[in-house]
Amino acid sequence: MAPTKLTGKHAEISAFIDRFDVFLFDCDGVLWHGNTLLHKTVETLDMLRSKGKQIVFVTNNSTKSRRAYKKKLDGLGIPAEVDEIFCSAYSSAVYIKRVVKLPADKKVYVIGESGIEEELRNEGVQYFGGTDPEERIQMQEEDYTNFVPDPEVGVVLCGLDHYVSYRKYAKAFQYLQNPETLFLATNVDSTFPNKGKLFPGAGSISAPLTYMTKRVPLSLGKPSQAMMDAIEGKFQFNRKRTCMVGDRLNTDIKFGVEGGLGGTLAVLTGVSTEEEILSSDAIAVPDAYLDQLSDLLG
Ligand SMILES: O=C(O)[C@H](O)[C@H](O)COP(=O)(O)O
Ligand SMILES: [Mg+2]
Repeated sequence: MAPTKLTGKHAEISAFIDRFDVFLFDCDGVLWHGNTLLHKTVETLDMLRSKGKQIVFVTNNSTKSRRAYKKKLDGLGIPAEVDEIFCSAYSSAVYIKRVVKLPADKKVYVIGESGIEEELRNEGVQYFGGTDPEERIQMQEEDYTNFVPDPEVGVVLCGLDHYVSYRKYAKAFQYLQNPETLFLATNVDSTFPNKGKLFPGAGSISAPLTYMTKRVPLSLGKPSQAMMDAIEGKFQFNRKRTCMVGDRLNTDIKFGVEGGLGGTLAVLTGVSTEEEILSSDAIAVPDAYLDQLSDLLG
């Protein structure tokens, strides 16, 4: 069924809102671009909270931990508890600890930023790489000798990394020669929306490793239903009374549709365009869409 464009008429908007008790909110491209809040984001979330709606933040952006996202949300005037935040760094750390059950003598090689490191520490999982200054140097001659597969490396975990380098790829490539070493990604979004433009996403950071190793990472972010099950486990919500709000069809909307949620709502302030949403081969079709989140204020 073609998605409905909600045009801001009050009756239509409140009828849509009244269908749900819980709203799962994507962040990049919906609430903000980088550190810039989008139009009337705070007022819109306040309105939903004033109607007694539960709000959960569900982001694929692995550069921050849940604690760091709470700090960002607080700083932007959006009240939130750490428990109301699910980020791909957290779902990855939980997967490695509680599903993979990585032995204590094994470690994770991280291509990514502090969000991943903090959530791995919270789960008591050993890691290296990541933001270590040692990682932010050019390839050295001796590296060609020293970089070898390492049986202690149980996982190569890749997320959005603004400091990715040939040297990091060279190291990860050696580790992934060992078929016992798992190849995981926090998320595989090809692009990242910021300042009204698109930039390379986490998926574009892990893609070169797939090209060189022919191995495809298991992604722990949206649309992975492992994340949905974790959120449902926490909030015991009724999926039929829950709506996923996002800017990207192949992560956010697919996440909600495959999760059997009562509704999905797309906004046009991020990655997916109206044309993509309306196209007959859209990878996932939202129930409704808006030009921007604040149109929910009607
Ligand atoms: O490249 C990325 O990691 C994504 O573009 C970014 O993280 C998306 O975050 P979200 O829209 O899920 O908040
Ligand atoms: Mg987004």
